[in-house]
Amino acid sequence: MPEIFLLSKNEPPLVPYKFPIIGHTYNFLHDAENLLKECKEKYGDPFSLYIFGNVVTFAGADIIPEVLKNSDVFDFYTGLNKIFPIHVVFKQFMKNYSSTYTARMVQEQISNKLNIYTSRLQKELLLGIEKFFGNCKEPKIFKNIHYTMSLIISKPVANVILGEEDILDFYISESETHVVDDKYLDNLFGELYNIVFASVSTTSRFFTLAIFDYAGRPELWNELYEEQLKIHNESNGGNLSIEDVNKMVKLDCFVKESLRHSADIAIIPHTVMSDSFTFSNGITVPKDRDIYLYMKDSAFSNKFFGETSNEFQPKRHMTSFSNGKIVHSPATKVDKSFMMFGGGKRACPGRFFAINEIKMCLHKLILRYNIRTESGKIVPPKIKTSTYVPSDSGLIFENRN
Ligand code: HEM
Repeated sequence: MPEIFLLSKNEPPLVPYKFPIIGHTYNFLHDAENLLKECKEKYGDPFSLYIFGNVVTFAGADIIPEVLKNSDVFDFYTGLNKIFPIHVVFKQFMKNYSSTYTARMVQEQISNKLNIYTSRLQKELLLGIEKFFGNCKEPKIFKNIHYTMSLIISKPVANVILGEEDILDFYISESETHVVDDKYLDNLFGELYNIVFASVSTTSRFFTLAIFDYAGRPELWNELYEEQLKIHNESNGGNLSIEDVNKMVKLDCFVKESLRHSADIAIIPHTVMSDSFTFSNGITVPKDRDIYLYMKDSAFSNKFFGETSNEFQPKRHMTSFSNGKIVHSPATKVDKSFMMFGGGKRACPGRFFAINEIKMCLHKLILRYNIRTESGKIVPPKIKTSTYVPSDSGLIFENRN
């Protein structure tokens, strides 16, 4: 049996450490990937580490679903605010901020209305592609792809929020006040800023990681191009409808596989709000404990993805039947094996919009350009503590014809 510290009866084992105060902080900051892997192997799921002056618990593949399912007990916002105190910014504007209201608004007014937005999104994406990549008759190397993608991705979001038939109208119509004063405008600004904040950084990061995944894997190019060409030819002069986007099954599986491979090592602490919580394996966590989700453990679990879990195989998300029918598990579907968008009642309500935007933009890029890495090899992302960010290396764009 490995040496362990037990904090109190039935608590997750606290992994031993050498230096008081520092605990596991140094190892976590410099090599979270191996630290968490070794701890999980030795101490099981969940286990606790002493980092940043606190005992924090790491939930792996078996425990994450229980955390996400019990969103009344495990609060994402309390945890998030501890590591990234964005509430300090929003508090100035929104006195009565309600996360459930924002989530409902995103679901009802954005994700459920994709058919209204598709054409506008597409127009903005095409303008962005033209502006930032343009004519690549000769191969062009683009550095700083992540920044460029943030600019391309943010314009359609701004359009949806501030354009015609928009979110701004919705807020104004829902408001109970008849007086447009500073308080009202501050609140409106806070709500809109909050959505832009939730949507742009996440979508642009995972979208850029997907472009790197595409550029480094030539074996996927033909099949993805053929699917995009077919859908383009069948569409109304290249003007995609939501039905056209839904037909992009191979692209959807590619995006899902890329998201799986981009799963952060550990992220999103959820804080225990009740007096304590006992998981189905009998392990108990106390009130105020931060539970980090060890996402990589789940995304690469052999239990869900078999022996090939480490391989990049978009087709794993498709099932072919003997009658020729193919069914795929969409990138927006959250379940035990795919929790990139969280899960349970508080699963990301913007995922339909995000996947739609990523697919449309990739569709346009694949049709127009050959995209490859400078080295011709797979370029892995960079590790930032326990998350992944796109590499700084360049990508080569060249017109297809
Ligand atoms: C690839 C892009 C995105 C990823 C990976 C992502 C991921 C997540 C995750 C992991 C959560 C926490 C879920 C939980 O605690 O169970 C979340 C929550 C949320 N996301 Fe996203 N998200 C993305 C894009 C977006 C977009 C485009 C929007 C808005 C248009 C959005 C709006 C929100 C909101 C409002 C919440 C809070 C939900 C609640 O409190 O119930 N997200 N997202």
